[in-house]
Amino acid sequence: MSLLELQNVHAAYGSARVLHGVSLKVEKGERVALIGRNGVGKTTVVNTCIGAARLTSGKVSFMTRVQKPIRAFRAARSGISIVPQGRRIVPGLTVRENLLLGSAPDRKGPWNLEAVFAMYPILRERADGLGTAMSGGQQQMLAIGRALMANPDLLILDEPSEGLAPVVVDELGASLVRLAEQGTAILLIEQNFGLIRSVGDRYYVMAKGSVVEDGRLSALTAEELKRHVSV
Ligand SMILES: Nc1ncnc2c1ncn2[C@@H]1O[C@H](COP(=O)(O)OP(=O)(O)OP(=O)(O)O)[C@@H](O)[C@H]1O
Repeated sequence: MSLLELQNVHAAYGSARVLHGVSLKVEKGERVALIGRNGVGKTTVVNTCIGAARLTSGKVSFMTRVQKPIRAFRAARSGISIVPQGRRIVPGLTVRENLLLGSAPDRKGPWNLEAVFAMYPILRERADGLGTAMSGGQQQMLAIGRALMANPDLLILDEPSEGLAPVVVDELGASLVRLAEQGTAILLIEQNFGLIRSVGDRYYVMAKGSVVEDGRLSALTAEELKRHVSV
């Protein structure tokens, strides 16, 4: 069953048309990378799903149900959690409070505060401190933990490696693979080819608002992958 499917999606911000016919899907338990150079429309794919960009034609379906784009909190209730670009840790709230913001009480599953603390022990240590006082890598763990609190079937991450040291990116990759092994599907928007390779299984390449290529990452050489993601 497809968790998320876009069929010939066209989308715009105001009168600026950005997506020109995007089709892609993520099935249960899959690890899919959405790649492409800066400004090709990767974030707009996510924004269209949650109504932050305007769907002008085509279809977006969650769990095979055709949807009007739904707001982020409704997406979480439907089983799709988003880790946004730039992490968006809420200022003035503690680590624990940021995590609790992500919970979706109607959704059952393994994730709760204790489970997130077990996966990322630093969040337990810093639970009563401000989320924004932590390092970039720790804030990324917080953003992922917050998304997991809704027990998603699909986790969408938008450039999670941005601003992180290479060793932290490696740890991030390992934690995403563990999540996928536990059954959470992943849609990873990324430019860091090491992270794409370690996490992704299938890929879609975007250029100028369209999907121009897709396949299995194992079939791409490192050179081909680099060409798709170079800025
Ligand atoms: N809120 C907005 N209003 C108008 N145009 C926008 C808006 N957000 C993005 N755009 C434009 O839409 C196009 C696609 O942007 P988008 O952020 O989806 O690309 P991206 O592939 O995610 O790139 P990046 O890796 O730089 O985030 C760009 O030309 C961008 O300038």
